[in-house]
Amino acid sequence: MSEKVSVGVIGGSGLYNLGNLTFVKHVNPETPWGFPSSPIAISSLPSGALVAFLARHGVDHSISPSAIPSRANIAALKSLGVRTIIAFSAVGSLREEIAPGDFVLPSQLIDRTKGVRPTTFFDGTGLVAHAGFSDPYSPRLAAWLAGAVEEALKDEGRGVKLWTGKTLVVMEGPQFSTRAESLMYRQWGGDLIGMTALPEAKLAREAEISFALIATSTDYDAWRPHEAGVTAAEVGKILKQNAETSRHVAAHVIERLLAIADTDPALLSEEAGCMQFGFMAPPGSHKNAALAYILPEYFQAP
Ligand SMILES: CSC[C@H]1O[C@H](OP(=O)(O)O)[C@H](O)[C@@H]1O
Ligand SMILES: Nc1ncnc2[nH]cnc12
Repeated sequence: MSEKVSVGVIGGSGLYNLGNLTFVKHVNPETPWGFPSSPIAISSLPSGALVAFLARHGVDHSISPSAIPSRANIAALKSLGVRTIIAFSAVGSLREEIAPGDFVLPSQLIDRTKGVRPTTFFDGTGLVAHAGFSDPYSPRLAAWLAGAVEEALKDEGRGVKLWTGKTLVVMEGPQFSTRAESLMYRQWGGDLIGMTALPEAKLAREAEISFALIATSTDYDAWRPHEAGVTAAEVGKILKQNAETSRHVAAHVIERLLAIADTDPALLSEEAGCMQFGFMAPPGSHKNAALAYILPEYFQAP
């Protein structure tokens, strides 16, 4: 592809395409961590700018949360030139006020995955790196998105509500939580629960890609007394409506983001340089093909 694509979208359950944009082509880069979950669809916005879309579970939803090739997904997007990713995820609500159908920009994560997902690009490279992750979502991008998503939801006119600054618990799955676990997550301060937000956000940070998550609520999980627990059937009912709103939000927000980036390019590359002091040995002396693929800013192939 001649023109670089600077913004990527990752779609979750229910969101398998950005069919509201003009499809240009598919690309399927093989990365040092294998192929991404699905070929990446490049589409153009009304302004002509290009966007890369990747379906996290595959376009036929064949990949379970524990088996998502997140390293390949992030690396493939970076190889296209992507500097900012806006990801979507279907989540359960742990709070009465966050109703199914609401949209949420989480600001914090609690990791309840079980260690079966590779969480770093540095494993097996002989180099140790520690990325800062106290704010898992790029703060400047997230603050800007709050206004932009609110505006997109108003423009859509369905009355979808937006929440910000919430805490998302990431569990292993694929089974949903027990009632006791759901109640415990509330006590921990969790507001939402999902299965895919990690390690995706950690890997984006290691790759110096700005990253924000738009969570779309589908159910109340299992904490409400006297209510039936969550089932896939219940979640499925609301996925289609959430996906339609997500497509509208993605198009609206990315068009605005790219327009602003013309005069304020830093908004797109907020994480550029964030790994600079994260390496426990000087990166310049370390030659590694995989690291040269994901972080050509610091590494060369042997
Ligand atoms: C179908 S409900 C459970 C499933 O949906 C969410 O996926 P994603 O985050 O990719 O939208 C959740 O994390 C589970 O993978
Ligand atoms: N209740 C729930 N628990 C975990 N992941 C989810 N994704 C959507 N609803 C969920």
